[in-house]
Amino acid sequence: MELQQLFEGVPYEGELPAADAALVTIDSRRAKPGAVFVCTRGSSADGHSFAAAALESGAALVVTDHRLGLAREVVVADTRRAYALLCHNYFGNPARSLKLVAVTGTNGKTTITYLLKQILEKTGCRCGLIGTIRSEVGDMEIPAKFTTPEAWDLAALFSRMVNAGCSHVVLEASSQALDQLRLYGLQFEAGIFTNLTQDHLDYHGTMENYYLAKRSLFSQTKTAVLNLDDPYGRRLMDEIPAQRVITYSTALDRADLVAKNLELHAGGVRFEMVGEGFIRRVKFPMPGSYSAHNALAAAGAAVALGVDPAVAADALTRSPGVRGRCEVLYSGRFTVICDFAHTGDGIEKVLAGLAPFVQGRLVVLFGCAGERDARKRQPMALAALRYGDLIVLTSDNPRGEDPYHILADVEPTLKTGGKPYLVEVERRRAIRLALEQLREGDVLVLCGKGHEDYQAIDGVTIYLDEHRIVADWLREQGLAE
Ligand SMILES: CC(=O)N[C@H]1[C@@H](OP(=O)(O)OP(=O)(O)OC[C@H]2O[C@@H](n3ccc(=O)[nH]c3=O)[C@H](O)[C@@H]2O)O[C@H](CO)[C@@H](O)[C@@H]1O[C@H](C)C(=O)N[C@@H](C)C(=O)N[C@H](CCC(=O)O)C(=O)O
Ligand SMILES: Nc1ncnc2c1ncn2[C@@H]1O[C@H](COP(=O)(O)OP(=O)(O)OP(=O)(O)O)[C@@H](O)[C@H]1O
Ligand SMILES: N[C@H](CCC[C@H](N)C(=O)O)C(=O)O
Ligand SMILES: [Mg+2]
Repeated sequence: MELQQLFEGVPYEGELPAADAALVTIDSRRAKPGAVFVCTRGSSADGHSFAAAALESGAALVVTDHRLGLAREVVVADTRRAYALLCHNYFGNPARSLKLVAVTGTNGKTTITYLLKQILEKTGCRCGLIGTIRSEVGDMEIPAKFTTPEAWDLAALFSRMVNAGCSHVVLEASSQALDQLRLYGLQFEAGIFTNLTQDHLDYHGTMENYYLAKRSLFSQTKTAVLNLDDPYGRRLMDEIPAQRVITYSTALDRADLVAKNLELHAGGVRFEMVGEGFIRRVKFPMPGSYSAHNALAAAGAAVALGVDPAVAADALTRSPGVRGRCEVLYSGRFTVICDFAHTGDGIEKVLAGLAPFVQGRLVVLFGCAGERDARKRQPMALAALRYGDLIVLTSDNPRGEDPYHILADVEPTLKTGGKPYLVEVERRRAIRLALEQLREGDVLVLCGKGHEDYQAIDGVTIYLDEHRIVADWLREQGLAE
């Protein structure tokens, strides 16, 4: 594509060379002949300092936010914005042919994207999905590097989705992505807000900044689907620009979509989904009142897209659930559940959903990740203490941090909790240790890694799939084939 065409709708100062673009990138290490290198600032480096190197590697052009005096450069007001627009231009703006829905909030995004996809596909349309577990384009599954990809990868995915005949896309909008404008320039038919609780303060610094990053999504949405039971959801209602709003709640009649007569069961929730002019019975197969919120959020967005509430209720009732989200790995004399709870609120919610139905003990295995918000470690331990009868403390993804230091950070909280606990740094061994403790009627919840089939330790990624570890152990015990 000619540079002139690539810059359509992107204001710049300077001369565009008469050349073709073969790639738009913010990483100089990917620069090659035909590349357009866009300089962005990060937490440890300023892309502008790699502009000359990119040209030496053959880049056709560098895009900067101030004059660097280089041979082939143009200046734009905001390089991250320009980067997003250039990426979508390069792929011919495939997003314009798609109805996009974004889900934001601390917890529930992945779950809701899957639920919404399940609902939309019941109406006969093809729906792409982009999120933490992977991207899905028709029958193709593409591994995910980020929850919300950079603009180049997003535009490439949209292009594949259009080619695969998708009419809709549901995607997760992480707070980092919103802050880094990875979604800039996109227009969403609907944006869903789930909740805001403590996470990512290592990145955002304060809850206020974290909230503001989430709020920014709603300047790009036609309909906002908001959780009225969350204080930040109520705040959003007052602060976002005038647009269509659909609210949901399990408690407040004034919400547009209400879960009435909510019944909590061991295997899921039942409620009447009440909206303007309709009441539909929903039997949703994931437990905990938070599951009713997730189901309502997905239904709210579906209704915003014109889906019949009866179809939404039916799809939710038939939902196969979501991998690694309160997923039952074994149910017999005792129960083993694999979940992705990795925040204080997530652990609290999943355990609160299960606790009333546990006949024996609730055994909780968790660890805190390295190079992620260390301030959520104590809330995670407190949530485990609140509901767990026995706790097994282990590692999550330590990444570059010393796993023993992370344990030492968490253990003092467990020590003061008055509940029995075991500590085993190696996660595979810890899972087996937890399984060995199980007695009749006990429920073991493995928190934090859900769908992940790896563990990131000290710069390497090792294979670790909890589904497999549990299956192997059950087989050894003669409890499974
Ligand atoms: C904390 C964070 O979000 N970091 C992102 C950030 O990196 P950074 O700020 O460290 O970048 P930097 O190293 O300072 O470099 C600045 C710029 O110079 C460029 N550069 C750098 C070196 C060089 O030689 N040449 C060069 O061009 C870099 O490509 C970058 O564009 O900008 C990079 C380029 O956009 C991202 O790859 C990187 O994501 C890192 C890998 C990351 O782990 N992000 C995670 C935390 C993240 O975004 N997670 C959320 C999900 C969280 C959730 O679901 O809860 C996600 O959406 O996945
Ligand atoms: N609505 C909710 N409120 C609180 N906790 C929830 C909610 N939904 C799910 N959870 C908990 O959070 C965990 C993660 O859920 P999910 O993967 O759907 O969230 P996410 O927002 O996509 O997370 P991430 O930011 O890591 O991508 C679940 O396994 C569950 O323990
Ligand atoms: N998308 C989230 C996933 C957290 C999962 C947990 N296993 C961890 O490694 O922290 C993050 O990157 O913060
Ligand atoms: Mg997710």
